[in-house]
Amino acid sequence: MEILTTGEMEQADRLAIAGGTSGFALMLRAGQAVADTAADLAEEGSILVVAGCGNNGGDGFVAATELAARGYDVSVILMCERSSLKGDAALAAKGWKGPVLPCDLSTLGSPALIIDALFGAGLNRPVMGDARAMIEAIIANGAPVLSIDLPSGINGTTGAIMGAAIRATETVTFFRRKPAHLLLPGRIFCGRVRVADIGITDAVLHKIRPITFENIPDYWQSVFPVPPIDGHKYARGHAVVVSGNLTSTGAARLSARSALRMGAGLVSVLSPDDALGANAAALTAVMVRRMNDAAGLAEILEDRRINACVIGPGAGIGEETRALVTTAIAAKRALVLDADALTSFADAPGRLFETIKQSGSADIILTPHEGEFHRLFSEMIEKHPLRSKLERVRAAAERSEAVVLLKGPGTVVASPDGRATIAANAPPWLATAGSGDVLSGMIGGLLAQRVPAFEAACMGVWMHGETGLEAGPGLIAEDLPEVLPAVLRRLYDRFGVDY
Ligand SMILES: NC(=O)C1=CN([C@@H]2O[C@H](COP(=O)(O)OP(=O)(O)OC[C@H]3O[C@@H](n4cnc5c(N)ncnc54)[C@H](OP(=O)(O)O)[C@@H]3O)[C@@H](O)[C@H]2O)[C@@H](O)CC1
Ligand SMILES: [K+]
Repeated sequence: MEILTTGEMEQADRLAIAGGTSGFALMLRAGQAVADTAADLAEEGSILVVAGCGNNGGDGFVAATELAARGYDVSVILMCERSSLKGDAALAAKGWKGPVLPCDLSTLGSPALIIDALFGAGLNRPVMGDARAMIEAIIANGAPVLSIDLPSGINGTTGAIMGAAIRATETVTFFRRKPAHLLLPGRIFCGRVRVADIGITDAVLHKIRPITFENIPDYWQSVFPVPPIDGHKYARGHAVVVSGNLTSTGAARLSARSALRMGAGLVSVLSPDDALGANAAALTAVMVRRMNDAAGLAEILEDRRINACVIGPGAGIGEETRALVTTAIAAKRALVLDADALTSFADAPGRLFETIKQSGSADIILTPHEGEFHRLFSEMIEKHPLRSKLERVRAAAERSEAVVLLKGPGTVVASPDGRATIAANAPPWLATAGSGDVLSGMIGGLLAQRVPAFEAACMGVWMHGETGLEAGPGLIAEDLPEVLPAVLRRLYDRFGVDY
């Protein structure tokens, strides 16, 4: 599903209006959708609508009118003079026949539900003065809150808090989600998000051409790898994972096992001499091969059947790892660079980006967490310190000419061509030691099956989140590859794959 910035949403509104649906008709539908949700949230008791001076407030007036018509005890507080309302909001206020209370914090009372219609997409600066005091009073009131479009105080495009923000129980938005419904901290402030149809047709998207998407199976279903009935293991690719030395081999094994579970036909751990025994003793279906340095890796990669490579988990930081990375890039293998492979370039990230650029490879994925991201892209961050996570990752993909996946709650994946996805399915208990190693392996397993890099990264992130849900609280990283078959089975069922 597409995600629209507030600017793109405005364009959608304009296109719908140009197509013959009036702005007021859109507002009526929006207000109705809010009223429907309000009726679900407050079966009885009074409802207080707090309206701002723009169209978000207009939606609030429509909802108030509709709820009063359904027999609810509704009151409306307006943050400005009624006479200062304009356009559709003024029309909506005309439809409201009840009293309009002035902005007085002492009149909030004890409603069963507060409808937050203060600010939506039009919020363009930090909230101060009366509006801020009202937001704070709504928070202090403690009644459940239904926010219209966005919790007031949350920037729709970045998800940032603009001074102060309402924490909604539920948010009703229109046509498509906005980035703030998925990006933190916005996502937390939205509560449950409902997307209402207000009569804008999908045809407007052909003109808007959105480049941001929810990371959900519909987005990558068309490239989801299903082994053909007449296939063999080599057709499903051969992934290799570089192991660290004797004291840090577990990360590569976790990664390798995840790649195999994801469906790569073969997976090998490439191990230095000192760790061969440890790796061989701990692995069965995953193979082990000796590999001591970049020359050794180059030799192994002469085998064209090896088509995907994971470097980073437990690899060690320094020149040796840098040499392994440049060798793998030069060999033009689909590549996941994680953890130590990224930190090894912290002093000279330009060197990594230049190597990627020269290779012309489109199948390189960088999977940093926030710390590693800062190490690689500090120059860019310092230039634009206030960018949202979405904008930062998109800029990083453009700068590095690689797919960039920034881990954390609400993982963002961006492609150098501008496309980006935001995931919202990962549970908090997924943040545990070794979890990232599993993710890199899952993606490596998808690359081995020739899934294009951007989609492989998106798919890996979503499935990683699902394995976290499947394993549940208390999980450790070892559990994740073990529950991957259950996640895959559900996807097969969802996609209608015969098996
Ligand atoms: N377009 C459509 O057809 C449809 C739109 N719909 C609805 O309209 C909503 C967008 O409406 P909107 O553009 O009127 O802005 P809204 O969020 O009500 O803000 C009002 C004004 O507040 C001001 N302001 C900003 N920041 C401020 C601050 N910190 N402190 C104080 N003031 C501040 C700023 O005006 P300014 O002061 O900059 O002149 C801004 O214009 C959208 O979220 C959806 O609910 C639906 O009905 C479907 C059809
Ligand atoms: K709102």
